[in-house]
Amino acid sequence: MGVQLPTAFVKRMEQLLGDEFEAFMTAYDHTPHAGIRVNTLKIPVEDFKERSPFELRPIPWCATGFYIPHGTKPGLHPYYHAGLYYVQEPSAMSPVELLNVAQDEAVLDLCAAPGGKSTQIAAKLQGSGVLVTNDISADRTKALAKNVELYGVRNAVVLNESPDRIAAAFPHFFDKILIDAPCSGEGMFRKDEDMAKQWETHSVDKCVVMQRDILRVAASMLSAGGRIVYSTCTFAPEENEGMIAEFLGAHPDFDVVPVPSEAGFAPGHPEWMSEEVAAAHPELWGTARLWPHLVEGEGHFIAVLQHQGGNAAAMEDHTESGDLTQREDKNDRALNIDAVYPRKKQFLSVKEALTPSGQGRHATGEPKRSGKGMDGKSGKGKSARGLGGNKSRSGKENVKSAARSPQDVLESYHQFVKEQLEVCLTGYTVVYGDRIYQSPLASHRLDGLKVVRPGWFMGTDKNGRFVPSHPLAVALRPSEAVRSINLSSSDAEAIRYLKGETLSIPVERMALRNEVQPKGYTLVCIDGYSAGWGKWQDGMLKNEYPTGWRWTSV
Ligand SMILES: C[S@@+](CC[C@H](N)C(=O)[O-])C[C@H]1O[C@@H](n2cnc3c(N)ncnc32)[C@H](O)[C@@H]1O
Repeated sequence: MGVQLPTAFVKRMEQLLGDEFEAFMTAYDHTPHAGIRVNTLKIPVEDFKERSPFELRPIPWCATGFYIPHGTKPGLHPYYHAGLYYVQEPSAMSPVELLNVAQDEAVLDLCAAPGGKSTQIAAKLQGSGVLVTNDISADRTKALAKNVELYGVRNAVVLNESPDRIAAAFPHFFDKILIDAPCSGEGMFRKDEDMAKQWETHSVDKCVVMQRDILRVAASMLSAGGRIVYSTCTFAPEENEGMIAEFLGAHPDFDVVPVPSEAGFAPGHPEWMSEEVAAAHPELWGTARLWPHLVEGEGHFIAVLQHQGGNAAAMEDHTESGDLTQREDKNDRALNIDAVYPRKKQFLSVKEALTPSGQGRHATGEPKRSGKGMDGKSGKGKSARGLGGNKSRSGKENVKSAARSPQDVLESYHQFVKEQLEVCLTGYTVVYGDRIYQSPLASHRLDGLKVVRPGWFMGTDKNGRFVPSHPLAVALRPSEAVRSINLSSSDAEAIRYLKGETLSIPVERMALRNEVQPKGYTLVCIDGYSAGWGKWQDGMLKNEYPTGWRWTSV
């Protein structure tokens, strides 16, 4: 066995597993399984299968997930940089599959960094509805935001908040909530030896306190009839069946939806808590345990908690959400500007839909969900916490930009959209200092919260000129930009682009729409999938691939 397991952990597993213990221990003699999940925001699964650079074997519980051979380096392929797949541990793909996300829903991923499951939820939403993705760790939200951007997600709001503060802003708002809880990580010992070393510090008792709090708060954010999926990557019953038993005791309006066993998932073990718990909550047998000796994946626990719906307590705050429908109507008549913020932190949010070729903006651009309060009311001059204000990278005030009003900034953005894109933008345009976002939520929803990204980052106003962002490029389809150029993944050119080099590209290789001039911002694609911007002029493609994202291996 390669992994040094903590003695107390081994003892406990032996006690719990009895006859099965030996089989469980043999799993530690095997190498963990490697997996990728196809990003269907960018490519359909069937198309990816045809062009996959790796041998693929389906993961039984996730239609978009595949095992790849041991030793494969999926991070070292241009397709990784084009966001065509996410490298994910196979068992970790199961919770989102059980969340049953449907298009147009409002989904919260409460403990989301680095974002594996958020990108999976985003693929299920296919750009509709809203994904609020959060992590309490400021440092980890950087990776979360980057992954949301790399995978071309257009409808996500990234927060760095405590569950309590999100709950205050979003009472009974979400149709689906994922709690991929912080846990003692016992299920990952085989894959990540550090987890085994840190086991004492991430003690079960400490994790239970955090999990209890997160679950309690999550229930208050769920809409009537909604669903919570609670998952951990640990074996400790206190963090799994014990936590769900407590939750069900406090929330009789929730049922456990039994997890099907076909994929090799084993039932939960309420009797591991006590015979009393098992007798009080036999439904806990319907939770699932993924064992490394029974499935090709690491250890996980999943509980699917379905709200029964129509319950008066759950609906308590819904009357407030109902009011927002009326505010929406009022707001539609009031120019659709829902917040103008003080100059230092200029923040303007406009509800609109920009149609292809800039045929104007209309008041019809909100997501299809109605009466859920995604849209706006008049702002009160507050600003969202967390986003940088009108500052340059050095942190100094950007004086020239500060002199421009949000309306000016919007104008240069609209001009760019009109001239350079063929895309239908929905939701709210949010101007924050010199940065422009397209948000699925009206800004008042985010008042006072630490917002890492209020939506899809479109670009920056640089002294009256709109500079499109990298996240805008990677979320576009080639047909949505007036200029594009295709590089082949089998040619060194693609890697040279990803390394930041200037390329020589004859005009004949440019795909131009609407009789546009070849000079200007060009969407650079790899085998037809967007990877970033370049600026073409006189046969040269100036590289706009951002430094922090570049291909760094040789
Ligand atoms: C298991 S990891 C999440 C992995 C993630 N779901 C994914 O698929 O990439 C748990 C996360 O919970 C975060 N966390 C811990 N306590 C939290 C809390 N009270 N509220 C929100 N997030 C929390 C941690 O920072 C950590 O990133």
